[in-house]
Formats: sequence, C-alpha cells, structure tokens
Amino acid sequence: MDQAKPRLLIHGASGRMGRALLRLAAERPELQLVAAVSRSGEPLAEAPDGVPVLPVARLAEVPDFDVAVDFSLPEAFEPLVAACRAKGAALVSGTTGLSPGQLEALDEASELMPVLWSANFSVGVAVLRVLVHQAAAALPAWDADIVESHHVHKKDAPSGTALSLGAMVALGRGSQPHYASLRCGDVVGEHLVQFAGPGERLELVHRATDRDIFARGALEAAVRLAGKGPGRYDFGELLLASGRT
Ligand SMILES: NC(=O)C1=CN([C@@H]2O[C@H](COP(=O)(O)OP(=O)(O)OC[C@H]3O[C@@H](n4cnc5c(N)ncnc54)[C@H](OP(=O)(O)O)[C@@H]3O)[C@@H](O)[C@H]2O)C=CC1
Ligand SMILES: O=C(O)C1=N[C@H](C(=O)O)C[C@H](O)C1
Repeated sequence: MDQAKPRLLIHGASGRMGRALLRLAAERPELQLVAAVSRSGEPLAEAPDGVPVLPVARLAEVPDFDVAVDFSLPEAFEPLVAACRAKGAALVSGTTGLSPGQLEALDEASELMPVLWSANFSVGVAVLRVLVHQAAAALPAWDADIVESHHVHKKDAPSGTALSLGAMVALGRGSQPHYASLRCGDVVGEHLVQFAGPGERLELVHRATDRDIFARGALEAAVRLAGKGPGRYDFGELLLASGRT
C-alpha cells in the first residue's frame, strides 16, 4: 500500500451514487481506495480487485482509512461518524434527509475531524447558490418558489439541494420560499428557483443529467479535504476558492 496517499473508504457503496464512486475513484490516483461499505456487504462488480466490500454490521472492522465518502441514508449516519472519529479520518458526506440533530452532530464531530457535508456536489449548484443569494437580496418583495424534480426512488422531499437553495433565499431576503417536489421517472435532479413579481418572473434553473458529476465532485472534495485540520468545510468555498473547477 502507498501510505503517502490518503486512504479512501466509500460508504453506501451499493447505491446509485456508491457504484458511480467505485467506478470513478480510479480517475483519482491521489486517493487509494481501501474499502467499501454497504448495508448488506454483498460483492459489487464495480469494486476493484482486492478492495473488500463489508456489511455495515462490520464497520468497526474496516481497514484504516483517512477519508470516507458517504452517500447512504440517514439511518447509517451515527455509526459512520463514530467510525471516522475512531480512525481519525475526514468525512465527505452527500447524504440528504439528515435530521436537525444529525446536522448538529456534524458540527460537534467537526471539532475533532474535518467534515464536509453538502446537499449537492455539482459545480453548477455551487454557483447557483451564489446567484440565488444575490437574486433574493435584490428581490425581497417578490414571491419565491423552489420546484425540484427527482427519480421515483428518492426517499426525502424536499431534496437537500432545494433546502440549501431555500437557505440562500432566506439569507438574502429574510423569508423562506415555498417548495414543490416531483418524483418522476429517472430524473437525476432538477432545481428551479423562481422569483415572481408584478408582470415578470425570474427563473434560475439547474439540471443534472448524469450523477457522475456528484461523484466526481465528492472525490474532488475528498482530495482537497484529506490532511486538513478539524473543522466544518463548505464544498462551494473549497471548490470555487481556487478558481479551478
Ligand atoms: N449531495 C449530492 O450531491 C447527492 C446526494 N445524494 C444523496 O445520497 C444518498 C444516496 O443516494 P443513492 O445512491 O441514490 O441511494 P441508494 O438507495 O441507491 O443507495 C443507498 C446506499 O446506502 C446503503 N444503506 C442504506 N441503509 C444503510 C444503513 N442503515 N447502513 C449502511 N448503509 C446503508 C445502501 O446499502 P444496501 O444497498 O445494501 O441497502 C446503499 O449502498 C441520498 O441521501 C441522496 O439524496 C444523491 C446524489 C447526489
Ligand atoms: O437523491 C438524489 O438523487 C439527489 N439528491 C440530492 C438532493 O437531495 O438534493 C442531490 C441531487 O439532486 C440528487
């Protein structure tokens, strides 16, 4: 094993995102994939030879790792944070639908380890958040609505991205938008933020057409987060600060 490279754990490996991560981790020679975890631990065709796939019940037995990339479900949250703490590892998580208590627990964990949670790991949404903040500040009296569409398998609503865009609206104008959620077909993820005033409407839209963008964004975050000190890190700041996307 090459100990100079941050050792990567993929958590939620059997899911839509987990399988994309397993496939795309090979694009990041800066990282060394050492293990994958899913609920069942059943073998995965996407896992490279020699990389064990463990069931979550055996999470305590995973080999040492430096950074975990997690796309799973809220019920998997506590054991994963505990495992990262035990290993002294960084956590990159894109799991949505976390409870307010679980989000607070991320703050607490970040006193001991680097933590980056983001509802959306696409470059476009990182920029959209900035634009929504600006538009909301400029249009405080207009109606604000967020419409999100996702595939039928998605469990949480509104989406994490919709809620994070809503937080930008609230930051810009002091009031929350209204939300609408559609679950249809195999839509990867679409978010429309609409400001409506008398006689006109401003629409800001992001459409994801390939979930590989989220996997690549999370792996980029893992590369940038590994080796940093404890703290809460923001995907947009980490990504856009360098001016390189
Ligand atoms: N932030 C972002 O950019 C994005 C976030 N997401 C979010 O990522 C999450 C995963 O999405 P997706 O891949 O589509 O979901 P899937 O349902 O396809 O995958 C979920 C994964 O979590 C595992 N899992 C479920 N329950 C547990 C548990 N109790 N303990 C351990 N592992 C568990 C599943 O294992 P098993 O198969 O064995 O049940 C599976 O590997 C969602 O919250 C989604 O909203 C998705 C895309 C982008
Ligand atoms: O579950 C998904 O698929 C997605 N979830 C994230 C969310 O809840 O915002 C991000 C993306 O839209 C895909």
